Amino acid sequence: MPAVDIPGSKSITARALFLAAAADGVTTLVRPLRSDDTEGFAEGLVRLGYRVGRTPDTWQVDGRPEGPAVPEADVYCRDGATTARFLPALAAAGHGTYRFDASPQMRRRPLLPLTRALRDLGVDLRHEEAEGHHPLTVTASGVEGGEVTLDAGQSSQYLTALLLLGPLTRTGLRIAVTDLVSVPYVEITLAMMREFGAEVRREGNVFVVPPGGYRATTYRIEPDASTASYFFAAAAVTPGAEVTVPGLGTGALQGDLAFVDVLRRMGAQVTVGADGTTVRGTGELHGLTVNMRDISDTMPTLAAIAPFADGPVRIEDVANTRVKECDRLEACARNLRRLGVTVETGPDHIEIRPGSAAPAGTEITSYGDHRIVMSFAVTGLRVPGISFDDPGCVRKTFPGFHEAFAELRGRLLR
Ligand SMILES: O=C(O)C1=C[C@@H](OP(=O)(O)O)[C@@H](O)[C@H](O)C1
Ligand SMILES: C=C(OP(=O)(O)O)C(=O)O
Repeated sequence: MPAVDIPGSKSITARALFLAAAADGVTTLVRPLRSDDTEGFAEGLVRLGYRVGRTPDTWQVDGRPEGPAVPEADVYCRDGATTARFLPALAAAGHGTYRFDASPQMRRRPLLPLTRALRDLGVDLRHEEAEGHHPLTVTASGVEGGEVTLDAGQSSQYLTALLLLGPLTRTGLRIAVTDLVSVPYVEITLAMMREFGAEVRREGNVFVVPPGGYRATTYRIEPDASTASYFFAAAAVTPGAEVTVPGLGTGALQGDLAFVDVLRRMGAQVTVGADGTTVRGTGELHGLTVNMRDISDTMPTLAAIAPFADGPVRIEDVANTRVKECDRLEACARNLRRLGVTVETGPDHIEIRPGSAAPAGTEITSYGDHRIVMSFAVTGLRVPGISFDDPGCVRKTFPGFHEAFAELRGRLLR
């Protein structure tokens, strides 16, 4: 039963860094994710004057409830949307002039609902080029608090940024949400805010966050459930193969672990225990229709194994995957067609119709998107001759992916 050691969760590491920076003491993060996104987040904190001590297995952050330690900073958020969306909210609670920029890929991604909400709360925030995109400058003088309306139909990260800011405001926040995707990510935010001593409650569509700041703690980061999806999928497409991911079990915070329920519906054998999750390939892989609004980071994983199903695989309600690292619906469709698979897409869905001919190996176009590469690496377990134009883009969340996947492949196909 191969156990796979999956690196820490990107989403939990990013939130833990924010919470640690805002807390009233020294926080230790145990097993944080070390990848381009999270190292970019930590470097952003350092730019803002926070002390972040890093050893391979633990990161220590000196919290500053009063906000950034420097009056001016230039922060480069790289490709990370958590960095690009959460750090301007942290900076807003301080006092100074903070400029944020990001990679060309991240500059293209939207954040207008968040920057509008911050402005509605009185934050002086200016976009340098396009409205609602990086680069932007926050001239911060603390946030009073109050009520704000937010459309989080394109990204839940807008809501997470405001929720994290809530306890740092003078009077607290009431956030009325008109639309919301990726709900389980908001649940991670709420759970972690409570772990760091904040109060927060939900009254229907309104999130209520009283003032009061955060308390430093020691926080252990669980393995990344979205990363685990490639390893679970590898087991599901390999008859008789079994993959166990320790540390991701019934108590896991991350909604993306529900990807194993999709694999179970398709015919894989799945056991979710207290200490970990095991997927076993049975040789069956049924077609299905599935709504992935809550777990859309795993849409490419499913799309990439869909050619091996015994019927059509239709993935619905994933419009916001078009504004991720790339337009993921189109990226999946184009690559699948190049493999010789019939695919249809609409504004918010993709349908993959496996044919009688086996998919043919090809070079996968990565579109600079780590998830496209990691997903089609799973296809490569069954289709010889798959390669990537930009294999290195996995550095965003899992720099060691290719080595780890090659090792698993060796064990599964032995
Ligand atoms: O809050 C987070 O950590 C994340 C939320 C999700 O984004 P959206 O809310 O934009 O779907 C997810 O896709 C992303 O990888 C991480
Ligand atoms: C969408 C993703 O990342 P980001 O945090 O940049 O939105 C992702 O990791 O799939």
